[in-house]
Amino acid sequence: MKKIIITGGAGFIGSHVVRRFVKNYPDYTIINLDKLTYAGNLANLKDIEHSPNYRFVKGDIVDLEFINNLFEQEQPDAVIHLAAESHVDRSITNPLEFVMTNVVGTVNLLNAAKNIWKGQYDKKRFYHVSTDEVYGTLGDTDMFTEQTAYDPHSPYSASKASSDHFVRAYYDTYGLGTVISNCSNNYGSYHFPEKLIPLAINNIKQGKAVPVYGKGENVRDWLWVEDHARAIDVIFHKAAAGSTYNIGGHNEWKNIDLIKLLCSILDKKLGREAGESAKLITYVTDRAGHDLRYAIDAAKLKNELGWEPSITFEEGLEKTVDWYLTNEQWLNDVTSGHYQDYYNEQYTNR
Ligand SMILES: Cc1cn([C@H]2C[C@H](O)[C@@H](COP(=O)(O)OP(=O)(O)O[C@H]3O[C@H](CO)[C@@H](O)[C@H](O)[C@H]3O)O2)c(=O)[nH]c1=O
Repeated sequence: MKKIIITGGAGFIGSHVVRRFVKNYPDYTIINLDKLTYAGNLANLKDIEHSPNYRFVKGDIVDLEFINNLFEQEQPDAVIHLAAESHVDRSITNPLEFVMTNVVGTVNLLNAAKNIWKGQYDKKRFYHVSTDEVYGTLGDTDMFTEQTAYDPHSPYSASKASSDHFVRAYYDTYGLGTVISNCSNNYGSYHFPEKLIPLAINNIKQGKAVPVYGKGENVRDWLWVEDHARAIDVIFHKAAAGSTYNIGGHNEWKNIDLIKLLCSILDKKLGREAGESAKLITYVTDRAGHDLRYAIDAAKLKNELGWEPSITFEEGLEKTVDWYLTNEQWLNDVTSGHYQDYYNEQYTNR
């Protein structure tokens, strides 16, 4: 019997992790702790919201007193920490918000866990979900391994790198049972349409310009979000304390090629003439400090814990496009802010 606090469970990746744990582990109690920012919304979890092993708590990980009280009261056995500000472009305009949530919020959680788990750190688990962006950028052929030195470039990746360092410091200094995973770009259902894939699908569908930063030559390694959730499940249950795993799709795409592929898929699905959607591609000013290429070597995860991606990119992208086309109301509600207002009225901070 385990009680797990999952932070950021109303977000994109978080909601997939919450769903997986609620469904696969009926003996666990899953507490979803989320602030419900613009990117987190409980409609992502409608299908499991009445499950007997699931509870939602609205709250901000930056609020020290609230977090300490919550941990004292709930006495969780484990934390899976996904709450984060995650959009690189927003971090460029508002770095401090990223420092607060991603760094201060993480340290608050580590401290709260350290306080209630005294004397039993080896039996408890603090799982920190992080990003491959901490490693910086790659040339044409190399890949990120768990040994790659940290070299973050954006305020977002700098804040995630900092939080990773704090998590390791709590293992090295106090022996807290920490684990970290660094994952590549995710795609799939419930992805807020500020990120490349859902934004492109939404804009193509609506006949709006699809912005391509710079020349579109930047490369990202895409992973289906449900495969990421499965990797988190495996690592949570099997990894040794103090360990780190990289997670990736072995699936590199230049942004421009990916956008062209989405245009052609949507041409077919929307009954448009071949090439019509591609006319929406619009080159815009590049992102400042834009990392050229990310690619993950996930051999350690495969060899030690037996995880591999379960579906091809073609299958995953097809499923994803279909999901956005059939969940138009969700798209409208997240982009208009309707869900944010609705759910924030239902819940108040405890
Ligand atoms: C939103 C947008 C993005 N881009 C480019 C920038 C990037 O090279 C690529 C993907 O952009 P984004 O979807 O913002 O994702 P990226 O910056 O790679 O970061 C994502 O992937 C990271 C993992 O690598 C996560 O840690 C981040 O939280 C997540 O946001 O597409 C465009 O060309 N046009 C766009 O409109």
